Amino acid sequence: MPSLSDVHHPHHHLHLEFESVRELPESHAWPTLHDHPCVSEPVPVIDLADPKAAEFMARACVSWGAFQVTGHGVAPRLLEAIDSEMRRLFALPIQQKLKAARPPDGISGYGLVPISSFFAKLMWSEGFTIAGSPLDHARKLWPHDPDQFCDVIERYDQVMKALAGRLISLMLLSLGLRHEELDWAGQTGKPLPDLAGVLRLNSYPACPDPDRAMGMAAHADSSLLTILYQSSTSGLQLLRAEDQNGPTRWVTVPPLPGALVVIVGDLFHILSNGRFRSVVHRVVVNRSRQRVSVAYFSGPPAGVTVSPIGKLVGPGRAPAYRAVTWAEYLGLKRKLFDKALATIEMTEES
Ligand SMILES: C=C1C[C@]23C[C@@]1(O)CC[C@H]2[C@@]12CCC[C@@](C)(C(=O)O1)[C@H]2[C@@H]3C(=O)O
Ligand SMILES: O=C(O)CCC(=O)C(=O)O
Ligand SMILES: [Fe+2]
Repeated sequence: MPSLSDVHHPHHHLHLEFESVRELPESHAWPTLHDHPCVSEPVPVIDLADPKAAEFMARACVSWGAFQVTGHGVAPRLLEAIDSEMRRLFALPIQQKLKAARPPDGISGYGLVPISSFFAKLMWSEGFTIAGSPLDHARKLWPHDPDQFCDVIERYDQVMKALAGRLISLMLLSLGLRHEELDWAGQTGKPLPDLAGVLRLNSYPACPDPDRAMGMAAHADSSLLTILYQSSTSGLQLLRAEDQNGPTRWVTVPPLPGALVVIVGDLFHILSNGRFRSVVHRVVVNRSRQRVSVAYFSGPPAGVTVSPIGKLVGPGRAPAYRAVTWAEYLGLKRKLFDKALATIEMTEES
């Protein structure tokens, strides 16, 4: 009999005390894990110090929708610090973590990923989303010492915000745009506006039956781009469409010490009029090691709309997507999940 934590609180079967589960419960057994073969294939690795970085990024964003980045200047000590804060957080008793539970309609807090509601089975993971100050959460989790967690989160957030700005600029340059040509924010001639960001800490506990469990179901992110630190344990897979190299397949992104994974989100897909592809990805789990990851979702500031860049659409041609704000798009994603992008597509007539 699996030991479910709902014995102690009202959240029915949703939150497992994973470490004490010896056998995969039916609630967490997925029938669809082997829809496509899992292969290894060289995911592009780009050194930001390389003068050709922008050119390589464009190629990777068109063909993969993701790449790994090195030479980014993020201190290894900061990566170690957030890794260790994540482990400290997820090691807390479930009752403690639930004190900082994400409210049903909220963004921030502890719990399942929002897309869980679209699936009949539960995922083998837990997570913590932070939008804005981490202090209220940290006070609930560590009433006597909230500062250590907050300091690391705030430093990480700042560093990621700066890196996201650099990457987005380079990616726009790689599309042949100068900063002055940016009309996506409706502010032609102005520099990149202050970007918004959301952090999500993920934990995938060691799993007694990894072949039947799903760490995180296949999805695309709604951000402009996501910067992911996956530490040292593999599990992240990118969906690669059928091409001359093989059929539709899952490609594992191998952890590379010190590297960060950059994932193209739906808003960059929209911005680039589909040239850069938002990539579907998922996470598989393993039998022996807990895996932690931290995703930084970077998007336009509140209230700013994103729409296809005029220069990329070309004169006399219609843009493929209508303008949306991040908040509006997140709402669509929450309601429609993988159908969200299609609903803002523009047909020739419209
Ligand atoms: C800003 C956000 C993006 C996200 C929803 C969220 O509020 C925080 C979690 C993010 C995440 C991570 C896993 C997949 C995803 C689709 C989900 O359900 O939660 C993404 C959301 C997104 O990119 O739309
Ligand atoms: O844990 C990972 O490697 C990926 C997590 C992810 O896709 C997400 O948080 O959106
Ligand atoms: Fe993701």
